[in-house]
Amino acid sequence: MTTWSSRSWRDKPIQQQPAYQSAADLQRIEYQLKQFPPLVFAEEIRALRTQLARVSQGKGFLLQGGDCAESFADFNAPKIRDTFKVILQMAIVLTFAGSCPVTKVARMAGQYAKPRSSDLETQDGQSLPSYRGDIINAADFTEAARQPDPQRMIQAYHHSAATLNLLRAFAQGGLADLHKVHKWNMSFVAANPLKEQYQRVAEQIQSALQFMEVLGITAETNATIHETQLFTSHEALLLPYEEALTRTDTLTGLPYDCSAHMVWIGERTRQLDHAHVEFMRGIHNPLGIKIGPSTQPDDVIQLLDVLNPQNEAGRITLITRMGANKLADNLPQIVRRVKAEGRQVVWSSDPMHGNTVKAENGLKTRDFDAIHQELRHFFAVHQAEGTYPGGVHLEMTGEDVTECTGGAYQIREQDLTQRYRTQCDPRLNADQVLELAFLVADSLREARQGRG
Ligand SMILES: O=C[C@H](O)[C@H](O)COP(=O)(O)O
Ligand SMILES: C=C(OP(=O)(O)O)C(=O)O
Ligand SMILES: [Mn+2]
Repeated sequence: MTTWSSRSWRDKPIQQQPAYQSAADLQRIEYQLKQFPPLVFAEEIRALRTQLARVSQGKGFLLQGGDCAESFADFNAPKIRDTFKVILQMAIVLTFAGSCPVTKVARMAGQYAKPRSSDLETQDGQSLPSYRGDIINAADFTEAARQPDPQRMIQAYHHSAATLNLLRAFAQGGLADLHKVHKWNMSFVAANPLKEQYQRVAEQIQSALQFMEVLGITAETNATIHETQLFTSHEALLLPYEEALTRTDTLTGLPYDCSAHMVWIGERTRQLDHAHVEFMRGIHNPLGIKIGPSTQPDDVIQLLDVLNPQNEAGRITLITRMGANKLADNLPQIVRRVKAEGRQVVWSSDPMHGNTVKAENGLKTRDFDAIHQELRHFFAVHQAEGTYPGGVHLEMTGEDVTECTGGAYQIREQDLTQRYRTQCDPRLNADQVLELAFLVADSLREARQGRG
């Protein structure tokens, strides 16, 4: 294998990249980004790797979620706060159900680049380059908006920095205080048919806290009650940006992509001899790999050989996204092979990307039941194979959007236009996330029986 450097990907074929008009402008931006401070610190990245190693051994659970695509226009504190809160709410339900620590990884503070099925979008007979995420171009359907602009990388960096700053403040400043669990009930929870179930869990946590208080374990004496740790992640798609934020850690001398704690490689860009795999093999972050329905066991093993040659626990999370109707047929053979070879991975389920359908009005949507069904099959396959279902990966928001059909409120296709706000794929709204948390809680409890 050739020598790796943060730019060795440039010698390989590459998919899903914008064609910038000016190479000189691009270079100037890359140079600027290389001078900027890293967004995250290598020591935090290592902490996440350690937590994921524990998850791979069945001693924790990974919750990863957030927008399909973050947006520059829709960038404000309430939105960040509400998504943070809904991640925490789901994490509490899962912690309680699994009696295990839940590692929280947001698709936030950098989730700005999108791979697309088609290079062009056609509306009323006019074809323009597809929208590829705010770090690349703008979503408006005009020639100017769809022109890729490298300056957007600088904007993405600043938006990510501000988002991260607020997330850190929320995580450490008491918003995550378990004592305030009841205060997290935003209005939608009050109206939720599952409210009582949620409140029962909240009350049980409250009594556990009271008991601990009696023993002298309080938010003042124990930071874990008051604070939480939230890691960030995104798809490392736009490689000039990821390269520019890759830094050599002074403590270990190893390269880390300091644009996020965890980065993942998409279903469309994980060709073995292509640029994305080349870039990812050299950075020391924990990596996600999306695994679609046509993936063969050999494909997975070859990727693991390149991306985790030492078979280190915590390095790789395999994120299966096969579709509710395909997972039960396609996942077992992959799980068996990975298990037989003794490969260390976290198995996580993305029940979103294999279940996208077009509604009659043309909007992309996903049905809550299909999402739930893919998760059930995911837990069942791992139960049958004796492997550990270690995580879920969701596209979700704290906002009350109408993008996915179904759920307790039975959002119908004709309701989608009411609050359809996504920049790319349909997200679960806060109600649907919480409902799903309760629905998977039992499967998780079962999967964890007999584990430490
Ligand atoms: O988020 C994932 C992909 O970017 C998205 O599913 C692609 O959507 P498309 O099929 O509309 O291009
Ligand atoms: C692009 C995504 O997923 P996939 O690569 O699995 O299609 C995504 O997670 O937004
Ligand atoms: Mn998506």
